Amino acid sequence: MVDYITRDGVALLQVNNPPVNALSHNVRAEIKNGLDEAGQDKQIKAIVISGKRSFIAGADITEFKSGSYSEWPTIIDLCDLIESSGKPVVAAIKGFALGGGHEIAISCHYRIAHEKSKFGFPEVDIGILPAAGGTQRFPRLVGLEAALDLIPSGRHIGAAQAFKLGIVDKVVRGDAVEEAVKFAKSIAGEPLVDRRTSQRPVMGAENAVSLRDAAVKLAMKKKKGMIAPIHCIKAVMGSLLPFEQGMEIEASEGFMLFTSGQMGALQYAFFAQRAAPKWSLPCGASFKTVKGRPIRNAAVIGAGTMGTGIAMAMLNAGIPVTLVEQDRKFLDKGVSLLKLLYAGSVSLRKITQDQCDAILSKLNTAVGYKSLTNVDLVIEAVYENMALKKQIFAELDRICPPETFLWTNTSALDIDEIASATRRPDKVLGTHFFVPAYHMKLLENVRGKLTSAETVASAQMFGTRIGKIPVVVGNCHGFVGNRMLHKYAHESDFLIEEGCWPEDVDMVAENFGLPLGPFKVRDLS
Ligand SMILES: CC(C)(COP(=O)(O)OP(=O)(O)OC[C@H]1O[C@@H](n2cnc3c(N)ncnc32)[C@H](O)[C@@H]1OP(=O)(O)O)[C@@H](O)C(=O)NCCC(=O)NCCSC(=O)CC(=O)CCCCCCCCCCCCC(=O)O
Ligand SMILES: NC(=O)C1=CN([C@@H]2O[C@H](COP(=O)(O)OP(=O)(O)OC[C@H]3O[C@@H](n4cnc5c(N)ncnc54)[C@H](O)[C@@H]3O)[C@@H](O)[C@H]2O)C=CC1
Repeated sequence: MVDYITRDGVALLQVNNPPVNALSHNVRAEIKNGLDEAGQDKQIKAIVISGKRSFIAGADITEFKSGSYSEWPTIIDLCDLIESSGKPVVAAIKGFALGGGHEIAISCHYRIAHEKSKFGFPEVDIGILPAAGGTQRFPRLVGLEAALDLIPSGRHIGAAQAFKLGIVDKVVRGDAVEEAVKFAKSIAGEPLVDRRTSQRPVMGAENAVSLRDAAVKLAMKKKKGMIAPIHCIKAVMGSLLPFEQGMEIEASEGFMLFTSGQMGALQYAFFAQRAAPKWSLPCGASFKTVKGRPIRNAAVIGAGTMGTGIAMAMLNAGIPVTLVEQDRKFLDKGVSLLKLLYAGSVSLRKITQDQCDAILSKLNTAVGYKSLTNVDLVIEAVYENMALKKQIFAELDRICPPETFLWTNTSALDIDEIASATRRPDKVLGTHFFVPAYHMKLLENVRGKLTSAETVASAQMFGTRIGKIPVVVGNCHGFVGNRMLHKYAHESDFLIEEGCWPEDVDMVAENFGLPLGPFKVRDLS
């Protein structure tokens, strides 16, 4: 799990624990053994820690449930051992340095990073804090302001920004490991005192109160209902005390999170989100055995609320889209809405005007279906009316090439009945997006009786490509999402009947952490 390689006086400890080099117990034990061996070997003058393929994505999240995260050596022990090593330790970072991986990196005396590497403390999003000294060393490395930005937000940053903040000492284009080995040889024997992060003062301490208040305000706005950001902030503020006292604060703030229900729920969600896109069919086909067909271009029928949102989701992923309407007036309305949404993204600086122009250059429009003779995929998003949908599917079946997928965004109608209007029921499937379709992550891929495994695989691959979490569901009234939403909507309605105002119900749901309350969602739909 950790390869020990010697190179001309340098010991290279290379973590090899696929898929993401998580710091499972065995990995921690082997890193410790490697550090001991390198420390005792007189021929070794410096140590490099790296990861095969990528650096280290943090603690092994499964161990928070099993409890082995706290078995010796913990990540805290490793960080202390690395920092106190008498021989210089250099982190060679490519790919991700996240969470506990980032904590290991900032405990090293130097960091060499590939230009495409990423850094972050995503702990907050799984209900915990960087509990291996991250809340204490990081402010000492980058200052209080940057630490109060990056730890409670969990935001990832790239190598260039990491260099600007002082996280990394050198950014390289070539092989980070080779560069780090070369660098390690060049600094062997130099004093390490000022390279030990825990010994440094925290910059920005004079503005501590205003920085803390701003961080709390932002966390309450951006991470509503979550307790971890506030504990992260309290722990970071502990860095203003001597290191050992700060570590005690980190441990007590961490303890409250490690014993919270939110930690369990968020970590369940982490694994559930990754399990959801995996699928298998009763015939035995699964994501392991069937490859999907890539979508090179697509059409969307209906430029209303959902059609424009679906078109936008595809355009954002670089897929050329033809937006089709029944008449010019509705088409113009849909295209204006799309342009307005993109102009909003430009004014919010989410994209540049050039990017906006490039995206919109991939949008074509049409009235009627005659031009759809060369598309890989059509997604229908017209009114929720079975007769209309069947008529459109029959016509598309006549016009589109036989291999074109014909998918429908119906909220609740029977996929098999829609498919029966075509001669290709194997290529018909429900792609149920949620409003606003360009933003919401969930995509239900509804499998009909005759939908083929290739169609399911293609829809799942398509969902991932456009940035969704695609989930295969069965064909029944309302599928899964809407059956759940119906209960939620009923309870919200009962509250109105009992005398609440819609805005009160929305406020409670939003304070709980939902981005929009149930009545605001209905206004959007
Ligand atoms: C890394 C990623 C960005 C990669 O993304 P991508 O390529 O898209 O792959 P994914 O599909 O996301 O993942 C692939 C595969 O890997 C699995 N996986 C990913 N990350 C982890 C992980 N960290 N652990 C385990 N498994 C992981 C994922 O489930 C997939 O599996 P598959 O579905 O089976 O294929 C992306 O994966 C990502 O963002 N990962 C998460 C990164 C993260 O959150 N890192 C932080 C982890 S938490 C951490 O590091 C904690 C710490 O800093 C401190 C620990 C402190 C320990 C303290 C010692 C204890 C002392 C005692 C305290 C006493 C308290 C008490 O009383 O209890
Ligand atoms: N609005 C929502 O929140 C959600 C809606 N859906 C489903 O998505 C579908 C579309 O819903 P909305 O976008 O809300 O409807 P909408 O009323 O906003 O838009 C429908 C569009 O289809 C166009 N249209 C009608 N007949 C057409 C035809 N023959 N050819 C081309 N265009 C035609 C209309 O002119 C209109 O612009 C429905 O099946 C709905 O159930 C699914 C998820 C969420």
